[in-house]
Amino acid sequence: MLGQFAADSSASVQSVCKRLAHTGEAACRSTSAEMVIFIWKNLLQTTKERILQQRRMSVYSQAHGYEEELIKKKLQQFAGGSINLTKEDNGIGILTLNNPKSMNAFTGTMMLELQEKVTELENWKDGKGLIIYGAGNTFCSGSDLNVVKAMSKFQDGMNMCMFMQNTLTRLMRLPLISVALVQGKAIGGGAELTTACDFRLMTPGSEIRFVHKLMGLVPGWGGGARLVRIVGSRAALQLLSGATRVDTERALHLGLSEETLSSSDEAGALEEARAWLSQYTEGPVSVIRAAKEVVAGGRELPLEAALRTEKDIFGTLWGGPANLQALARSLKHK
Ligand SMILES: CC[C@@H](C(=O)O)C(=O)SCCNC(=O)CCNC(=O)[C@H](O)C(C)(C)COP(=O)(O)OP(=O)(O)OC[C@H]1O[C@@H](n2cnc3c(N)ncnc32)[C@H](O)[C@@H]1OP(=O)(O)O
Repeated sequence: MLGQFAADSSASVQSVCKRLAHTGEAACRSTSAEMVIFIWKNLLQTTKERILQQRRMSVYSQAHGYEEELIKKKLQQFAGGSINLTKEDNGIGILTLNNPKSMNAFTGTMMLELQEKVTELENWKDGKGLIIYGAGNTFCSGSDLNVVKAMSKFQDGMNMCMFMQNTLTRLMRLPLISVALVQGKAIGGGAELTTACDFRLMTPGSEIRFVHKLMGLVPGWGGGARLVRIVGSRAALQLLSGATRVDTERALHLGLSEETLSSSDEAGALEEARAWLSQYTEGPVSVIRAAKEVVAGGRELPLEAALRTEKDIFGTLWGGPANLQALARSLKHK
């Protein structure tokens, strides 16, 4: 996917130049310096549009037998709970999994609301960071088991799997630095959701557990593939085949968690998570978002495609407002 984007970028240069060559507009009568600026402005816009387009591309489409409208109608039948999003002036979004009576298990409508919130975050141009946490001092206990039982037909299960993989892949690719704040339990699909974030922070006594084996399953929301990339294949195989309870200490040891916070209560833990995240979101929004895009490319693409993507993202910043302001300041970083 993203590799195709990198290959296309050079095509975008030709398309920009072709467009310019044929235009009879002012650009052709202007000085060469203005012409260069006009070309680069076009190129930057084209690059940004391509990066945006690639980030939103789904893993599954009809070509894979995925029926989005069908699964959305089915999920609508299983109501309960909510997914709440607040977008703060400092560029930090707070996404709350809100179904505490069922340990924040995902009902059908919560899965639909998660997709809506990811789309809203994709369109949030001032966003720099995101914290996902669960209401009632616990993270998430995966799919609502009533939904699981009601969706036991093969095609329903596959459509739900592809729906959640599409949604969590887009979440993972957001140009925001994302943190899963794990309090209490992150179980099954809840454990998988933590792997779609760039970082995990845990509170004392909290636990991440891939229980799928105990249900005669393996992860279906993409958590298996992402876990391998986070902790490595050996540890991932142990956690899946052992349905292992991962406490804060083991999570730190595995690199699954960045830090064990000191607060156990919701407000305190959220404040600590904000403080932790703010050390990485300090600075111009364009630069923070670009840093995440470069890492996302490096994480997913073959080397040369990742290098081309990095070059394109670099090009959106070089000589831009943040770069020029920095150059106007002292560049000695003490
Ligand atoms: C691809 C993965 C995806 C899928 O296959 O679709 C899944 O995620 S499948 C679901 C995987 N999750 C689980 O199997 C977790 C099931 N729940 C538990 O193991 C425990 O509830 C807990 C999470 C370890 C917490 O235990 P405890 O602290 O003892 O609380 P309770 O068990 O009493 O739960 C309180 C309350 O919440 C309800 N609950 C909890 N989890 C779910 C759930 N996943 N779906 C629906 N309801 C859930 C539980 O039933 C209790 O409600 P009441 O019985 O009404 O009090």
